[in-house]
Amino acid sequence: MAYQPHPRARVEGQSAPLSAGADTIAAVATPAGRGGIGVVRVSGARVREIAGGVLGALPEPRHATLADFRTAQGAPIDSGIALFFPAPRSYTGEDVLELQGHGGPVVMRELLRRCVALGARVAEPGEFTRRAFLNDRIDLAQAESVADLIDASSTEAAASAARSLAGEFSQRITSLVAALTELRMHVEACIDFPEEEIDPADRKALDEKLSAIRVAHAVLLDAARQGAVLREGLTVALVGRPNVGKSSLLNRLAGEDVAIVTPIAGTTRDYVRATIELEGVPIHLIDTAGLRDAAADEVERIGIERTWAAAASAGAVLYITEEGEQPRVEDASLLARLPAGIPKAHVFNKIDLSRSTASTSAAGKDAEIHLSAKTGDGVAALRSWLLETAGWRPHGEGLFMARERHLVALRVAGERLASAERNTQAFELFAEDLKITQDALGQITGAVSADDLLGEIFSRFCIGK
Ligand SMILES: Nc1nc2c(c(=O)[nH]1)N(C=O)[C@@H](CNc1ccc(C(=O)N[C@@H](CCC(=O)O)C(=O)O)cc1)CN2
Ligand SMILES: Nc1nc2c(ncn2[C@@H]2O[C@H](COP(=O)(O)OP(=O)(O)OP(=O)(O)O)[C@@H](O)[C@H]2O)c(=O)[nH]1
Ligand SMILES: [K+]
Repeated sequence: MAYQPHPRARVEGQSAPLSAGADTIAAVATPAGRGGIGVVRVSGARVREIAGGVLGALPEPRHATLADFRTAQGAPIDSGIALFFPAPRSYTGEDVLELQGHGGPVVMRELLRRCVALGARVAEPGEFTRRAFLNDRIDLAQAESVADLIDASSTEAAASAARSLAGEFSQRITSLVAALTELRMHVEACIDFPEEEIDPADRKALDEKLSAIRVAHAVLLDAARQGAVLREGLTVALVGRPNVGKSSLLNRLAGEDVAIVTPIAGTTRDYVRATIELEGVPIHLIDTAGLRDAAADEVERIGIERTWAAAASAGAVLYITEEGEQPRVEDASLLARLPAGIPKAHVFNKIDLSRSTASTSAAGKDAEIHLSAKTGDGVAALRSWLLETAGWRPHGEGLFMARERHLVALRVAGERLASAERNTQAFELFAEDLKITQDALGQITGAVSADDLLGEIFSRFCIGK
């Protein structure tokens, strides 16, 4: 999928964004460690000099060129492919050089050092993409989707990030902003006239434009909300004593009998966390069974605290018992520590043992589900409950990988559009509502953006991106 660069509309009265800076930046763009190929990427004004130094000559623009990469003394570091993208036709919009070498950590380190010695500095996380944004190659929503694409944990999540990256989300925002501009002009033209002098046809046109905008906004918010579900998923606290069949159930849910439970790296007590995927929606499971015992040492205590914090902020609880079994006191005390009002499914597992039939009953957000992890009977109901609780709905194409930031902006826009509808008789207020709606939407694409927001967004990228 190709990028469609979005020229950002500059908002009047806003200071021009920071220039990308004269610094030349360099970083290893490929993951750390050994790999078939490794890439050092360089961007900025000194790229031509650096190419001359490392390669002896500037490669033909945008042409994969086999070349020796050499030290200052002329000793070979590697023999690789060099790619030169002259500004502005590059990822960052600046001169870019790629040194695609053999993917060993020493080769990469030496190449990076060589570039630094020739005048580059090591790039900060996200700095290449930040420059692509500042140089108008992509807008802010596209820049964010680059990170979301890299971090995507399912095919569906990757597809919606790719759609945002291709500019579909931004285009929809941009056309909403354009429709708002048109409506604003219309409203501003009416401001100087008393209400009774407004042509009824004009009045009707205004109302129709506003309701078309509200419909388009609602459709977009819905697609964005669904995209956010793919990104965020649902965190589920599991409550249930050992041997009730948690592992069996998780394997069933994920649709495979093999061990699909993948621990999330980086937590002290990895065994209490796992993520499965339903319809592309990540379901993060926290097994509270590990929370019962008094912690032995400091490390374990930290692990347990973290697990509690995660469990306490879970979006749902699965309380698993065996069919016919009496509720356990230990379970009740765990359940009591989870926030009240959190959607809860009581799963009665192993119905095959008592020859019961699968059944489900729901009360509001809660449900009781009788099933067998062993036979799979009734498991579909649990899967549906989890997906519904996550906010997922069956859909076709057309989701966008939206972030919480985007949803907040879209909600503000929605509130202002509702207010505009109440103010259609008061043109000044009406116009003001439309302006605030536009500004909220502009924050999504970065047409309206603050430096600290940019810092926050780009600092979360991986190095070299
Ligand atoms: N080797 C390599 N692979 C890569 C990247 C890269 O930088 N280098 N990318 C980096 O993340 C992604 C591809 N993204 C890119 C986006 C735009 C341009 C670019 O040169 N754009 C110009 C020209 C467009 C054209 O000729 O159609 C432009 O927008 O003006 C390059 C890479 C993924 N794969
Ligand atoms: N008959 C029957 N046996 C089941 C069912 N679900 C799980 N089991 C059995 O119950 C035992 C425990 O299952 P696990 O999935 O390991 O239980 P667990 O809750 O993960 O256990 P811990 O990991 O120790 O917490 C195993 O022997 C399973 O085969 C079921 O639906 N029916
Ligand atoms: K087990």
